[in-house]
Amino acid sequence: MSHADRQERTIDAVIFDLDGVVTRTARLHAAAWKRLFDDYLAQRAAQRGDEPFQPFDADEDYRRFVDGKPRYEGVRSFLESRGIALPWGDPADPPEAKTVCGLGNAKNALFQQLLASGGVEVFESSVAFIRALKENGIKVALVSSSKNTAAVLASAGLGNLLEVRVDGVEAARLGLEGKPHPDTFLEAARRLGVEPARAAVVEDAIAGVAAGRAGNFGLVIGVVRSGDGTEFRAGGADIVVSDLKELNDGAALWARPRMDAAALPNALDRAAEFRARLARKRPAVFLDYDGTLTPIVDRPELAVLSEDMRAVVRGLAERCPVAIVSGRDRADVERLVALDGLVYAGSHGFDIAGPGGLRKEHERAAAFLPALDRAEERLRREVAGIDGALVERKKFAIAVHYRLVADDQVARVESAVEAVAAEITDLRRTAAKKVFALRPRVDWDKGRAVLWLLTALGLDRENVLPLYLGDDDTDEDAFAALNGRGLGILVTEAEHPTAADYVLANTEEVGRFLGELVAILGDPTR
Ligand SMILES: O=P(O)(O)OC[C@H]1O[C@H](O[C@H]2O[C@H](CO)[C@@H](O)[C@H](O)[C@H]2O)[C@H](O)[C@@H](O)[C@@H]1O
Repeated sequence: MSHADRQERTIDAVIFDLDGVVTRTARLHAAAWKRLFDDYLAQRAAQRGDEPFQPFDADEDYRRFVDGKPRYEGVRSFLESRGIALPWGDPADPPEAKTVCGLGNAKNALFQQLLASGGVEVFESSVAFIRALKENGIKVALVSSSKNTAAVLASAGLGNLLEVRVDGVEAARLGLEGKPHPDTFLEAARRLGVEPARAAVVEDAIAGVAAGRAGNFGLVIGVVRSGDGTEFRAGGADIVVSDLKELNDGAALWARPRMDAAALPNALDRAAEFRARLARKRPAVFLDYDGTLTPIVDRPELAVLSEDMRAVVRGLAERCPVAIVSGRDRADVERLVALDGLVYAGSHGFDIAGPGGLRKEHERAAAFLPALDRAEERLRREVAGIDGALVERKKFAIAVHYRLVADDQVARVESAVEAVAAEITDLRRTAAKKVFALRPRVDWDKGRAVLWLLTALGLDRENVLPLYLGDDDTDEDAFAALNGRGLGILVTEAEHPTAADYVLANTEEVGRFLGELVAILGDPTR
């Protein structure tokens, strides 16, 4: 079955893995392991007197020796790394027993205490996605090998979110094989009353992706929070995302299944198609700036428009309406493009100005200025000590860039942004290329701005073909808004779920494509 066949089929249900997909439980596990091993190692050092106490490293030791392994195997593996061999013992051993099972049981008791006291962090975008699916009549279920699933969900306040569950307790009761075997997912599909071919699996582990593939599920979505996802695609994932927000809300995803960019035609190969469409209609062209008109570079101020690109955009603007729709501050993008006669929409469409006195600041935007000022001040303080982190204030948004931040420090940037977003709830957090952003919590985006512009400019007419070119997640809102009304062109060379209709590989191809449009439109004076 081809990927395209699978995309066209309706998905009736989505089955989610828990840890790493819905909850960030790994941190809690790491903390429990650290308490267990630090107590044990400190006692051992004090008793023996011949070896220094060397604590458990909650990042490195966790990742290398215990992450993803069954509990007792994790104990054995870490102790072995320190040259310590304990008797295996018995699963019924009390937590005080100095056996592998005893330490494993102590870890589980600590994990449950942490759950009860601290609670579980939740991936809010995943919860929003699940809610949107449910609102759109898509069935949902949870599959996890954890025997603590019920406690984790209760602690996260998600007890009622996923009513159909096949967890570690159920798997043991029914004698089901764990991932990479598909048994637990198949059982969840059976309980939902859905054919696996009409269900999607969402997983952050290779073994889970393999299980989805082995069970012949209709769609396998890999969640790879850092890394490029190559291994996941090779392992059978149809789509790889770094966060479920990339699929927007479920409504958009399932109402109009997104295609993988790799399956879309290149707009330059379809010049004849554009020529035919534009024989009957005039275009209105909407252009994103970074990554579309200029290549992505290390720092925002280095993204300078080339003279060639400026010339082709000028040529186009002489022939049809052209708008620049950017996440940047409007004044900044106007200065960078430096062409008269264009419409400029900045701050993701919250701030619009154009020829003939066209002006719109979203009617609610100004009310968010105090919150944005406070957030900016907090963010500057929070990331001041992180090398390479850059805070960019736009009138109605704030970007925190981490392109120049060392990989092992990016989580600090993200935590800082999350903390500020948690405190200043008038703002919502979004993410794009190596940047986190805080924007007013208002239902407004580039897509809404484009639709507003079509009306305001009198272009909402049958004989106008809106074209939108963009490279980033924020441009997906515009592609979706123009669905059935215009055409979206995604600038990418990567595999990427998208609502666009065509792709262009890079900014050089964008320049050539805009040149084609200029040629199709012909002499502006005639
Ligand atoms: O909507 P756009 O016009 O594409 O603006 C999106 C963001 O672009 C800029 O950041 C991105 O480009 C930088 C320069 O190439 C790059 O260093 C950064 O990593 C990218 O995220 C801009 O600085 C942001 O304000 C825009 O929101």
